Amino acid sequence: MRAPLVNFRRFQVAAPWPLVWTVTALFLLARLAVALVRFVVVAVRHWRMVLVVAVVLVAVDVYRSYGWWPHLLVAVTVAGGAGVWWWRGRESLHRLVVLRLIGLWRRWWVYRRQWHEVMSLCGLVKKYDGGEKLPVLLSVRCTHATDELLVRMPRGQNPEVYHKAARDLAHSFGSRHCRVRSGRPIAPPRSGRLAWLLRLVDGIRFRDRPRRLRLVFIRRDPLRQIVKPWPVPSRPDFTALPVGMREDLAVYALRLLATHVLIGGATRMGKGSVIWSLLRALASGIRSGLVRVWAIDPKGGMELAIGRALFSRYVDDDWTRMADMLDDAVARMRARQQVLRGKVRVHTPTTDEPLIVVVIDEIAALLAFLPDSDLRTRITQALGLLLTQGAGLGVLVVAATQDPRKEVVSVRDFFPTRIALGLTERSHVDLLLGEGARDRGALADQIPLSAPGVAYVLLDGQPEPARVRFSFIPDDVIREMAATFPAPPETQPDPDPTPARPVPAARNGNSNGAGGRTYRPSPPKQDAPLLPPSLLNALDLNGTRNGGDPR
Ligand SMILES: Nc1ncnc2c1ncn2[C@@H]1O[C@H](COP(=O)(O)OP(=O)(O)OP(=O)(O)O)[C@@H](O)[C@H]1O
Repeated sequence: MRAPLVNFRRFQVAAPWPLVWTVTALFLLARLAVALVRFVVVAVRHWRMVLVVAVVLVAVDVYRSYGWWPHLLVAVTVAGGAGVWWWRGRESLHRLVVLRLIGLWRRWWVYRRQWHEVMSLCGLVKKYDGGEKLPVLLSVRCTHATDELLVRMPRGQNPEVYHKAARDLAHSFGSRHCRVRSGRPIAPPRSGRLAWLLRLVDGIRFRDRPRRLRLVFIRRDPLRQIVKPWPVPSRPDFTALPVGMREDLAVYALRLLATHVLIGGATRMGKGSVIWSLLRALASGIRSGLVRVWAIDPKGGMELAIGRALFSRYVDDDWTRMADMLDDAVARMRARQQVLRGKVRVHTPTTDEPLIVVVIDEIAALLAFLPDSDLRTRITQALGLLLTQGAGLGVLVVAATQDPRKEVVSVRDFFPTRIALGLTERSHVDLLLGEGARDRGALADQIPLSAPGVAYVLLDGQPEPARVRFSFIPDDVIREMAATFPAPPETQPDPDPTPARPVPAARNGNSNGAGGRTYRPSPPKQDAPLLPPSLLNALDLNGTRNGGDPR
């Protein structure tokens, strides 16, 4: 047979048969190898389906050989085993079997079946080269309350598109809420002998994949029910204080390490429950003296007086004493600054140098509505100093307000941690949680009056706000807490034991009109910390309200 002619550029070359066969064989081998790899990838990805198919084939074979009775035996054994498992460890049965089966079912019936249609109608499909590029549904994981969908975005999209479509997606898949989580997955902490190996695996499993995001559909809203108080931890972990519950039924743990907390919420929306939940989580530290709570209740003790024994210092009736307390906190902070300077950057609480938490129930009463302008200025300055320098020195401020506008809470921007309970105004959400927080799903203005204690918060590593509900601590539990975890008497001497001498306020910039000290930024004392310019603008040095930007 003549050798075949092969086109090479403009020439026709005669190719010998052995060469043609070799090239063809290599080509077929390469195709076979690719097909095999693809088969293995699909089998690994859908290993559950492979398992089901294998079981069905074996079952059919067994039926042909032995009839029904082996199946009956297996069914009775499985049912018995499941019964014993349910009896001994219901939680693990749910987690490992029931929720996985529900996940498989919902993936196929609810999500896969309608995926193309919903993605198209919600505007998440991209057109390219005459075809369509859909988001890819990679997995569905169910918890008792949520369905968590892992999705790979098509090229040309970012999570912002999904934030905008979140409500459409929720209603399309028959849910009320859809949360978009686009943060990097966080690997669990590992310990033990094999920790190094697990960390290596986690490094691959939890690597950053910016094209992936999670859509969390709330199937059953667990936050409609009141959250019971968590047990008091035997030693408070300041990085994770249990204070409430998240939508996915996980414990919501607040990080109170080197941060100040601002709680915003309309009246009767549960600001008190945030404060009491936090105090409950700190209670054992309060009893041991590791934590000192200094409380200010400008509402005449209506909120905090009931737990008086928990507080090392407490004022609810005298504005001047409130200002004095804040000045003392500043003095304590500056004393610490002298000791710690050049040694550590973050203070570690001990019983000798405890964590001081200044709790203020209604901060707007001190900053905006206090009639005495001198006292107001003095309080604003003390708070400004605490907020700008106290976090690393273990002097923290936890304050609640009904109105987060800057003209009311001039020091708002110095609170790194914010909590948005039910708010009256749409615009207040972004003021509290940061620009764009409402667009990313923090609908705090839509929290109904019937849901006090429900709030939006920012979790570590997640750009999208999460919805949580704080534990409700009834009055009798607060009384019991106060009786069981009373604060020991203060051992630290008063930082400024000199008796207060009244100095006329108008003529002396460093007095407050009531004998207390005022940290006036100008003229600066030697070593005195200066206020940042943004706070200087917010101060009401002339006794008139700051009429600047209300944001
Ligand atoms: N976490 C919660 N779970 C359920 N109900 C709560 C919760 N927190 C508060 N409540 C209910 O809401 C009512 C008002 O709560 P709370 O006094 O804490 O609100 P507030 O925002 O501090 O009000 P105010 O602005 O008057 O100080 C409480 O009496 C309680 O019945």
